[in-house]
Amino acid sequence: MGAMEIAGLTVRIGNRVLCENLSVSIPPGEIVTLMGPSGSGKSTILSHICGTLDRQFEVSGAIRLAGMDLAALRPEDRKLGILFQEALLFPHLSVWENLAFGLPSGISRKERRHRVEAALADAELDGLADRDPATLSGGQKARAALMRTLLAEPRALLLDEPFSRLDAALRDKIRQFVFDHARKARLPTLLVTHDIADAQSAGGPIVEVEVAGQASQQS
Ligand SMILES: Nc1ncnc2c1ncn2[C@@H]1O[C@H](COP(=O)(O)OP(=O)(O)OP(=O)(O)O)[C@@H](O)[C@H]1O
Repeated sequence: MGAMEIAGLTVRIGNRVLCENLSVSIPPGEIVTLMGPSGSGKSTILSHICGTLDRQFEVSGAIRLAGMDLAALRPEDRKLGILFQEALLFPHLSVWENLAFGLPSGISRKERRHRVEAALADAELDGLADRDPATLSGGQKARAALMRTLLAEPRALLLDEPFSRLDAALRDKIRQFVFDHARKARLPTLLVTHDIADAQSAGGPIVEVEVAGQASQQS
């Protein structure tokens, strides 16, 4: 797995600067946290990395993954894993089918079954394979969403406040689970959060993004 680099990223909308000259390097297996108040542009930065940012934003600078400029790849070819506040599981598919959905095409049925079953066991979801995702608890949904994302073999992981809807008791457990898997898979990981406890628990550098502008790598 290669590093993700954000190099001199500036994002503007109209006459507002959302992010100015942001440079961050995320080695494989490291979690960098982007922190900042609401409206400072954190989700906008993630959208730009994914290639889903509206064209009315003006962007300069580069995002590289394993040395390759992501701008050269169509959004659907970037192979990025993303987790949102809501665990976005397909409601019409079972838990098993949700996980299998992430798998790369071209693998045998036997291998599919093996990978999904191993992921279900890893996330302590075995026994829930046939369930409708709506019947899962918040923690089970979060673990299922992570497993589906990892089964797709992403080259980097983007986390957009994925713990903010979880209650305090569950939150610490789930974030350790997500961070441990990100490190184990050697994924460069970018976490967006308001919560200093999330950032501290990620254990990597914290980048502060301020409203209307400046960003700097702190540690
Ligand atoms: N289409 C748009 N036109 C104009 N301004 C926009 C547009 N989309 C977003 N913005 C502005 O860009 C700013 C950054 O939004 P963004 O959602 O990236 O912030 P954020 O730091 O992720 O906030 P939050 O923590 O609340 O999710 C906001 O002030 C928002 O109002």
